[in-house]
Amino acid sequence: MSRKKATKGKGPTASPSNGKEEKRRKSSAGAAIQSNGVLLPSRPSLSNSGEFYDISFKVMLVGDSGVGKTCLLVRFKDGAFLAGSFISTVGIDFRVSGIKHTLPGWIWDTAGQERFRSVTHAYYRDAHALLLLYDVTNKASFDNIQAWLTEIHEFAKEDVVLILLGNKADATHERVVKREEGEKLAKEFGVPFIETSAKSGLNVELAFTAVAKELKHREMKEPCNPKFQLQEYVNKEMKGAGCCHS
Ligand SMILES: Nc1nc2c(ncn2[C@@H]2O[C@H](COP(=O)(O)OP(=O)(O)OP(=O)(O)O)[C@@H](O)[C@H]2O)c(=O)[nH]1
Ligand SMILES: [Mg+2]
Repeated sequence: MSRKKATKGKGPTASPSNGKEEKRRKSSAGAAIQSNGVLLPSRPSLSNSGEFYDISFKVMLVGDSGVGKTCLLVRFKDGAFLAGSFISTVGIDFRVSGIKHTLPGWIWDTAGQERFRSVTHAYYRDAHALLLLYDVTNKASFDNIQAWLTEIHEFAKEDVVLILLGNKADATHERVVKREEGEKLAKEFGVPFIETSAKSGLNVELAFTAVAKELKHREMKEPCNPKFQLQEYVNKEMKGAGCCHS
């Protein structure tokens, strides 16, 4: 599962920002579909605690194939675990999070397979936040994190909100990457870190909430407010819940 270093390609016509002239049709989710099959979400507006928001964050899940990106998103959105045989995501997929007031915007699920990489690169540019996953039962997926970070550095916005997630923390017997190793790597790269499980639901809501809080904090642009510390927030919430270090 080793990954070659990304080459900066021209990118497909998949870029969400260059498809305006494309003929579009409506999908069932209310988004536009370009003639090349790429999905473009319309900008959502939703009310939250009586207030009106028109914030449309774009959040992406990235990481090697099989680390659990799709399952994590389904767990967050539907509160369920996608059991059964593994169906690898093709290209790019999106799911609206409008029902979740936690994160007003759109969450994009990407394919981890190398052959779809040029498609996902095209989407990095507009992402406000990235959830980068590895699988604690798969050493190669952990070893590839450095290459993913290089790729993110190359293709994403400089101020993109980033969190590293060690997924499948429920799989105690198959675990090959210790939590401490994840913490060490994250510290080395200055990225917040948390272990999750799409299967048990461990820290899934917390990971998305932490990202949403950071995004909202930035959106408000209140200079007198102290900077929101994502890692501190995550640590505090985990302590409060009396969990979750495996
Ligand atoms: N034990 C355990 N298994 C998980 C967890 N999350 C996902 N899986 C399993 O891992 C496999 C891959 O999950 P997916 O969510 O499809 O992986 P993905 O990252 O979306 O893969 P691509 O779409 O190919 O990039 C599936 O068989 C899931 O059932 C988890 O938290 N714990
Ligand atoms: Mg997938």
